[in-house]
Amino acid sequence: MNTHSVGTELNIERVLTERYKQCQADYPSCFYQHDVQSPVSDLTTPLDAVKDGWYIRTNGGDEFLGLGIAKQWKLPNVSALRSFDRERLNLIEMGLRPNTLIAGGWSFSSSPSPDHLWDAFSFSHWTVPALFIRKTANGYSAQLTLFIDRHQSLNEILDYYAGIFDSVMHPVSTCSPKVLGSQSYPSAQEWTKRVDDAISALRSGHLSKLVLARRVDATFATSPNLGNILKRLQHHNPSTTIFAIKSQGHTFLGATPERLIAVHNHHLRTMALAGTMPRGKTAEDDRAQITDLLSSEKDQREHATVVKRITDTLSPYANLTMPKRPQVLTLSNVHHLWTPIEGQLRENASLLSLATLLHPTPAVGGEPREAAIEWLQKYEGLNRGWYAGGVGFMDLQGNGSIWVALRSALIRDRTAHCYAGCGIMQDSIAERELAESEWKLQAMLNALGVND
Ligand SMILES: C=C(O[C@H]1C=CC=C(C(=O)O)[C@@H]1O)C(=O)O
Repeated sequence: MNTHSVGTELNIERVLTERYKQCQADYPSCFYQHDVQSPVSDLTTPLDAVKDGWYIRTNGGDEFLGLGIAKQWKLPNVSALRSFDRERLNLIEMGLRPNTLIAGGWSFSSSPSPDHLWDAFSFSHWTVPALFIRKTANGYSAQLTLFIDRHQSLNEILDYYAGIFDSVMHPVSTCSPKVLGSQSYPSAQEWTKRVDDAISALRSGHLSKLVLARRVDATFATSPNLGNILKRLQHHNPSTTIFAIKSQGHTFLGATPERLIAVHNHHLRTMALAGTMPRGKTAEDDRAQITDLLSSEKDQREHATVVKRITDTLSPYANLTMPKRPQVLTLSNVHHLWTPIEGQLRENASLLSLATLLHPTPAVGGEPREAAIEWLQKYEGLNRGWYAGGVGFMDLQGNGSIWVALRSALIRDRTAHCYAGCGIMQDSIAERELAESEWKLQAMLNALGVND
């Protein structure tokens, strides 16, 4: 052991040591879980102090924090993701409690253009954290998870857990660094040209919808503080789900309004979200924007494409119910057309299997799906990484929630790479789509303090 010891007052070092010896003797590899008291009350602050971890605050207000890695699965493609899902139940036999949450996500595309930005993120990864903390209306609960195999020495394990406790107890500075500048990739002019190319492709071919994305990079004097950003995201976007996935010191985070799918006790919930107007400056103006959105033929078509694909995909598995007409979801910067969809699963389909069937919906890809993805790969000129992919968590019985990773940014060192995309239809107007991408980017840029 080095200078610090693992949660001394909680007797964790003794418990880990005993369990390590027992596991080493009995099994080639196994998990051990131990309930502890939460060492923190503010779950947004500890991520800054660790290299790997995750934080999710659902739009219902529950918060989940995972620090460090007990075990991580790095998956290179969709078929590996599906096999991982099938192996889930074996983890219970290896000692994990059935309600253990595994958090992770996956990239928008399985064959992205090469680009160093997303090096720390595999196509997909899923993590059981070393220390897990849950905060709900009922209070806090926390749990240590240890994965023991014959390759790791007890000292290595104890040092790792000591480091996690140490970093949680000593949060880093919460100052917001100065913004040095921001830059659009591609330039705004080049992006509108690409939107025009997409419009031409939609008018001349068999594609009916394409979602085109862009990136804006904001650079700071020092690394931005994750705790601050998460708090600001929550404050300005209370009805969204806030997420952060930190991998090897790089963090992908955002405030997404879009649920890809949730499954609880065979009941599924999903939504179509597509079609956008800006928030009005006055209450009257805001109502006018909602009226315009509901009566916009282009937005209704853009939205209907998403509803159709989701219902076509899920109908074989569930009896679906939804409102007859889209409703409006109002966020801090935009209004969206929104159709909540739910149903009872007929088949015993898991969260992840359904999520991989749905992804990418035409809210982030296009229609028809394969042709749209092919077009984007050729002409979008952007490695989206995990932007517009899936992020979320599941338990070992296949319950959980996955969100579409929108209104998001990748933070690497002193730069935040922020992403936004827009559904393009035959009758889209490029300048109007550029403005829409700006409204969507505001969720992240405001939280980063770029507009202060
Ligand atoms: C692709 C994004 O938004 C999707 C979700 C809601 C509305 C959308 C739209 O109106 O274009 C997009 O389909 C994004 O925020 O980057």
